[in-house]
Amino acid sequence: MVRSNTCRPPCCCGRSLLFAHLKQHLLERIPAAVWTLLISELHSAYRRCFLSPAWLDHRVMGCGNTKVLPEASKKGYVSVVQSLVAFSKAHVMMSRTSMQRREELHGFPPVLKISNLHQTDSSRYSERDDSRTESQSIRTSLIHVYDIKALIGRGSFSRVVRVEHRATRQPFAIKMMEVEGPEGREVCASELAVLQRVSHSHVIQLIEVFQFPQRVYMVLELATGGELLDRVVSRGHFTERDATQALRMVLAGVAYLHNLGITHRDLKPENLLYYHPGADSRLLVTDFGLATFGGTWSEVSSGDHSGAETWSLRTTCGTPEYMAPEVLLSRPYSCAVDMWALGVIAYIVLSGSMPFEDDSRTRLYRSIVRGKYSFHGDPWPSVSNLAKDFIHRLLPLDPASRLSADQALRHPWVSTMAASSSMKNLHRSISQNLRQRASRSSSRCPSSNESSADSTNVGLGKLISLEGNQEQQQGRASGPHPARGASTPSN
Ligand SMILES: Nc1ncnc2c1ncn2[C@@H]1O[C@H](COP(=O)(O)OP(=O)(O)OP(=O)(O)O)[C@@H](O)[C@H]1O
Repeated sequence: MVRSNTCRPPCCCGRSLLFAHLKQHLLERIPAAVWTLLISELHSAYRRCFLSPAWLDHRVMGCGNTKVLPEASKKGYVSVVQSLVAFSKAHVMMSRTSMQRREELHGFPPVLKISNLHQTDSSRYSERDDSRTESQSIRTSLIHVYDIKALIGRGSFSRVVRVEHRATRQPFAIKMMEVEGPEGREVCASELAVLQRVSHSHVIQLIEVFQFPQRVYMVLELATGGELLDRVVSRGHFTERDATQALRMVLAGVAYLHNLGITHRDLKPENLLYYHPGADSRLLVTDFGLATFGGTWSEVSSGDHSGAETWSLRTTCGTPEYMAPEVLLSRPYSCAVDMWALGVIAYIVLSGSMPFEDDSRTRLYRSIVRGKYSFHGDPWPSVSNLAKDFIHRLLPLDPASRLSADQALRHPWVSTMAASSSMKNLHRSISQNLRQRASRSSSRCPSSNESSADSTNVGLGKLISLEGNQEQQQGRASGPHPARGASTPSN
């Protein structure tokens, strides 16, 4: 039987039969308007990806990061790509209506687009000209859609800019992340893996993603209300009731994350942003660069501490002052580490001072693993016992004894919004303590070795050997102390 390339259906040619089938059953059923829409989308996607001159060619990165990062894996670029591929699948699976329904449910501001992925194939770049070509693609794809207004912040691997959507004039934030190095890549992959799955009124919302071989651009809802502690200071009046209002919002966001099996691992006041400057603003949990899946609360409360399956997280990471003792001791840990950090945050919000603080990292870690903190000094004599009880229940050394986020929301101090506490204005002492602390830390050199992640590791090494000796001496069963470095599983 001879197969002709020019034959018309119906005929013997399989390809023609397929076309005939498509035409009859698919093409003719799709209205012309949908085709027009599809073609215009394809056209604008093409323009976004392939036309361009240069934009935002900054080599990013701030200095003086005090965060302890997980060991970067050797997986390389693929980890980001995998996240993004998963992300695009999630996008395809999420219909506009279901997204809108979720927005209504959680009171999100209307967003222009459903979460979206714009991916540029790295194979299109040669090693020599990749940087220039990339910045050209960036200009086309991003600048075409968003008008860049101002730089609003810097992270260790990122810059955050305020942008305006050209068509709708809606403001957004774009977090630009360098993904060339393994650490930036890991942080970006973690952040995307989590952000693509979350949708809650107290968690920052991802809108869309632009991906290039060297940089990833996350379009996020814009939080313009400032950080938690800045607002405490700027209010001029702050009571326990105000503290419970803020903590309730954070707890709601954290309970949502924990119920999804997500552990944030870097909760601190700087990562809690108000959505707008008004008094009724939502407070948002942001910065998911260290977030991970695993260590859910049901696993914690089962009391089975026997193995890595229940206490599945082991990577030592976080911001030193907020790190839970089990993290510092390199023991398997769970989402209870976030509850410890919330205890530290509650302490700071009520007093402007830190429960654990020391210029020496080793001494700081030692006081954390001993759970040594006090309610001495102003304004603690004016703070209710119920508020102190709330903090005590978030800062026990034993993670299984800590309140879960859901339990914390039901603690009488929080659930009654400090109704039985005095309504004393704590503002003066809080801002005084915060000011003192700020001047102390500015007098220290931010790029000193003491504040670097490396020195943190040295401090941890000393601490771990110290605790190991103590445990041996006391004859206690010691938890696993995996060596830091390549052998530490990275979750
Ligand atoms: N969606 C947003 N809206 C407004 N500001 C934001 C938003 N996301 C981040 N920022 C601000 O941008 C700055 C950098 O944020 P980013 O999350 O990149 O850094 P970071 O992770 O806090 O820094 P590091 O990596 O050192 O921990 C912060 O000051 C933060 O307040």
